[in-house]
Amino acid sequence: MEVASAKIVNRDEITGAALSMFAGDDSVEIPESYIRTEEVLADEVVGKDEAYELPVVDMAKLLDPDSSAMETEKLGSACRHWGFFQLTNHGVDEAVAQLIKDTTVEFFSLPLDIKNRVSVLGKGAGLEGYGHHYSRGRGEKLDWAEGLILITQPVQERNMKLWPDNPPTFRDALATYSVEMTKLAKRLLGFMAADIGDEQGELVEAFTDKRQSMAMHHYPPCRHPDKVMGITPHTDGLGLTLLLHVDDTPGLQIKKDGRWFPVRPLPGAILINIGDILDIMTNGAYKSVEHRVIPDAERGRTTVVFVQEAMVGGMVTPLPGLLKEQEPRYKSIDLDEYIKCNFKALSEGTRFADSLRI
Ligand SMILES: O=C(O)CCC(=O)C(=O)O
Ligand SMILES: [Fe+2]
Repeated sequence: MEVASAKIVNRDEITGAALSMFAGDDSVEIPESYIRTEEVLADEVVGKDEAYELPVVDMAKLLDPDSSAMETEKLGSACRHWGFFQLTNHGVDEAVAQLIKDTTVEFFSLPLDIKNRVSVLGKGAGLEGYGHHYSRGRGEKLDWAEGLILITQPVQERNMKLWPDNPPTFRDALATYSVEMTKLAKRLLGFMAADIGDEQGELVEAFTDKRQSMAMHHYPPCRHPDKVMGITPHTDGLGLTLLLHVDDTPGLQIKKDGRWFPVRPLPGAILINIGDILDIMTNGAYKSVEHRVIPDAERGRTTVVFVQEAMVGGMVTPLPGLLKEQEPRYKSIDLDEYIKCNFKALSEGTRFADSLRI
C-alpha cells in the first residue's frame, strides 16, 4: 500500500492473551476493549423465519450468448439494489482455490511467534501484515479476529518481507490465486460495463493493471457473540471486492433498509461486492453497501478477500463517458489523496466517499 496511506492506518498487534481468549480459554475474561454489546444489538438482524434471497449471478449464463442479456440484467440489479451477490460457475481453477483455502487455514493455525514474524508492527509495516483489523473510530474497539493484509499486485509493490514463508506453500498459493482474481475481476467488469452503458471500455480500463490487495480473516468462535464484533460495520473503500469463504460458517451481514441480512455462504461461489470507488465510477448507479461480521458461537470462520483498485487518469471519478448524459453525483479526486482520506475517515469511524457527494 502507499506508504503515505500506511501511516494513517492503526492496526493493533495480536497478543498471546488475545489468542488464548480467541481459543475459548474461560479463565481469560473478555476485556472491555472488545465488548460492544450495544453496537451489536443496535439494528435488527433478519431472522430465520423471514424468507429472503441474496442475489446469485451465474458466470456461465453471463458467458452464454443465449442467456447473457438476462443474466447481465440480474447482475446489474444486484449491484444497484444490494451491492452484493454470490457468483457461481466463476471459472476459478478449483485446485488453485483449494490450495489458497488450505494455506490460509494452515497459516492461522501456526503458533503466534511464527505468525508474528510478519506482524503489522514489524519491518516498516503499516497497513500490511498480521494483526487485528484497523481500529475504526467509536472508542477504538478491537475486532474479534486475526488477519493478514498484503498487497498482491502490481508485483513490484509486494512487500516480500511480510509474505509468510510458513506454510511453505503460502507464497506460490497466493501469487497464483492473485492472478485468478485479476482475471475474474476483469471478466466481471466487462459485464458491469455493458449493464451501465459504458460503451468505450472505460470501466475495464480503469481497473486494468491497478493495485490489488488481499486480506485473510480468521474469526474464532465466541461464546458471547452478541458482545463482540468480528468486523466493524463499514463499506469497502476501494473498487471491487471478491470474497472466498474457506468454510461454510455464516457471519457476514449486509445492511439493507436499516436491517442486517445474514449471508448464507453458497458452496463453491465467490461473494462479490461493490466498493466505494466503483460506486463513484458508476456515478452512484452501483451501491457500496455497509456490512459487518458477527462471530459464530460454535465454529470459527475464515475468509480470503481480494480488493481491486481503480482510477481514470490518476483520478477517482465518475466515468467520463457516463457524464455525457448525466450530471456528476460525486466530485473527482486524485487517487492517492482519496486513499489517504479514506483511511483517515475509517480511523475516525466515518466514510470519506460520502463527503464527495454532490
Ligand atoms: O470476512 C468477511 O466476511 C468480510 C471481510 C470484509 O468485510 C473486508 O475484508 O472488507
Ligand atoms: Fe468489507
